[in-house]
Amino acid sequence: MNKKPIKALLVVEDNAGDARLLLEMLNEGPHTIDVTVVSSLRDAELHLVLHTYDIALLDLGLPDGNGMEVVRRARSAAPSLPLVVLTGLDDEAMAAQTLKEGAQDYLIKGEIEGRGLLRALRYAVERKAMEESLFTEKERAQVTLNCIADGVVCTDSSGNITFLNVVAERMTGWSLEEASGRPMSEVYRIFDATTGIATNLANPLAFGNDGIYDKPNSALQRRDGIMTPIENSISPILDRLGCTTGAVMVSRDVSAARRMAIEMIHSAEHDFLTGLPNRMLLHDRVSQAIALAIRQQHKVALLFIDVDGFKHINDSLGHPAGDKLLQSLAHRLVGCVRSSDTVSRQGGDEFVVLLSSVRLAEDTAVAAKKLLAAIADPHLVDRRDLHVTASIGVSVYPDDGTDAETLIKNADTAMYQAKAHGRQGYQFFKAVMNVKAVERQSTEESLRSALKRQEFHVHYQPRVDLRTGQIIGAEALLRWSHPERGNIPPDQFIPIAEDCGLILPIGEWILREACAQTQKWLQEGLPPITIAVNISGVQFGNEDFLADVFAILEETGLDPRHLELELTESVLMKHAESTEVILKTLRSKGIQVSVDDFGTGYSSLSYLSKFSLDALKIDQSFVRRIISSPEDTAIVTAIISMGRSLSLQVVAEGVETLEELAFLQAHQCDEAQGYFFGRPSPPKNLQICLQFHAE
Ligand SMILES: Nc1nc2c(ncn2[C@@H]2O[C@@H]3COP(=O)(O)O[C@H]4[C@@H](O)[C@H](n5cnc6c(=O)[nH]c(N)nc65)O[C@@H]4COP(=O)(O)O[C@H]3[C@H]2O)c(=O)[nH]1
Repeated sequence: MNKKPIKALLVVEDNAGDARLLLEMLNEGPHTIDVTVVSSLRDAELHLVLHTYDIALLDLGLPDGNGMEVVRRARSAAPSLPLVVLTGLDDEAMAAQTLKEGAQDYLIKGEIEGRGLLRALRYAVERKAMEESLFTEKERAQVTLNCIADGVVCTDSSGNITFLNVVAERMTGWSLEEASGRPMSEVYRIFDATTGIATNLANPLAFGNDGIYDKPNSALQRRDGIMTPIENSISPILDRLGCTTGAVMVSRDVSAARRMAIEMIHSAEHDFLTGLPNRMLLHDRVSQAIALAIRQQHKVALLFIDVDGFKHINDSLGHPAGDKLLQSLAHRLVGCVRSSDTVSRQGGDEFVVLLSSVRLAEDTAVAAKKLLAAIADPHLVDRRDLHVTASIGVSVYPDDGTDAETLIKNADTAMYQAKAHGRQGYQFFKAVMNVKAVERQSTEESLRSALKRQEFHVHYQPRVDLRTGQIIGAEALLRWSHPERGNIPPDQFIPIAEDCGLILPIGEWILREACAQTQKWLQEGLPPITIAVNISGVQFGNEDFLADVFAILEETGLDPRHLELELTESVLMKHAESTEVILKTLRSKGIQVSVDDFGTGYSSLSYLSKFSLDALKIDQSFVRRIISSPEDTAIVTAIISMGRSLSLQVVAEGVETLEELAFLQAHQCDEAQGYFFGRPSPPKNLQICLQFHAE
């Protein structure tokens, strides 16, 4: 508040007597006031423009102007100067009017006395200062409200609009002018964004005096119908006594934030590559489907899909091609199921399909076949047709589990079984599979410590030249004596060792062991033999493979010509591009290479002629039926002649009987191996056989 004393006063009075009277009264006070007296409106205007005054005392009846005109002209000459009007008793109504024109007060001549005059002048100065500061304050508030990014709406105590800032005008589509006086509910139409139900804002004050109303997930409908998601709060305006005189509503346009939140939720629940629901969302959907199935008495099926050989495509064609293949697969799978079902990506090349309402478990088989067929259709990726197959494991609620986790786990287990039964197939979960899964887990754990605990050893099975009957070689076969489970056949643990990578140290160990043993026999003067060692695909695909083989030969001192590596057809084909180079390198050092289990895989002439090989080992399943099955007889004779035409040694595996031997000899098979000549046995036994032959 302005409390500074009045120092300069302009008196505008044409009546000399009145002017003198005023001067006398003004001189009565303790302060000296510099008083200038002028007698016309014109002079007053000049003084107001040229000099600075603290206040002016204006007579309304001047020779060159009167009444309201006096106030107006004085105001325009000095807009911020406080004005006090002097008037006669009969002109009081007019004087009162001047207050509306900007005068701070009026005094009635004849009723003025010294102290009252000074007090009136001081109050007028204070009132003017207050008005100015209020005006500035209001201006500042107005500018602030128009600058903020939120919409601000004010109402009176009846809920009618009194103010909209610029943002609120834009958000509602109403101008302040149009909206003023209209009910809030007409201008500010708020809805629940989820339910679409209008929020009743007829009387925003109903939200309580102290209450701040803030309803989440609201949307504001603009005048043209467009909806804007908003965050909204309403606060009451209270007077000094705490009574509500209106309300202020502040609304923030949260379109961008809500869009981002929706995107974030989406990306947390979806796989970025395929856009399919991820593991987390699948879990939710399965739980929901189970809840519904309980009420509606139906079944739920989960199909766990693993793409066969995807890694190979990724490795050979690169990740971008692998990604496109996954996208194509995702698209196909979605196309196979109903919109109420869920196709999710678990990661890598694994997908899970949730069939949310299944009448009979068998219906799932139809879906599985459809999915397998869709996957097997060629996928056009980078102008290349890619062919893949898949294995599917199926679990059904409630038969195979009553919660999402168990159902997913059991479908996964069934998928492994499907894979084990050959590609492009599906398997329903059976409880026994869990037993197998547990067994597998325990085998893997024991395998980890088997090398260290020296639980492995090598058995040797002789290989015989069918023309001379001499032992010319032996196959080294791995044996595992498990401390609790006894001897575990290699078929049961080698696939597990391959899966968990343990085959690398184990394979290295048996190669070293077999080479060292053979070298020992050679040094002992026993007849020279070739030792055949099985090489797993994992070893063959390992970048250190060649270096490891050569290092072991170097270390054990075995001449490479006494070593033969057995590789299956599938291993040769899987690494087709690098196979040729590796085989050439091995053979250039004198190491021999044979194709194991020949006849069970591709058995194609083209790869046989392409690769650098020494021998074909006819799979024992054909040898077993040479006599009984004309088809197998034909296969074995074909293999023998194929081998001969390609100058490859042909070795028959699994020869058990004299008849089999006679047949093979009659068809000029080169070599044979099998129980008929000797079972795989500890090194000592082979040593005795070799000694016996030598003598
Ligand atoms: N019924 C019958 N069976 C005969 C006869 N002659 C030999 N066998 C068996 O046939 C399998 C031949 O080995 P494979 O085809 O390389 O098949 C091997 C090979 O694939 C794998 N394996 C064995 N040792 C190793 C190894 O050191 N490394 C790798 N990677 N795999 C190995 O395990 C498979 C099975 O090995 P084993 O159980 O030792 O079984 C051996 C052998 O004991 C016969 O006359 N009748």
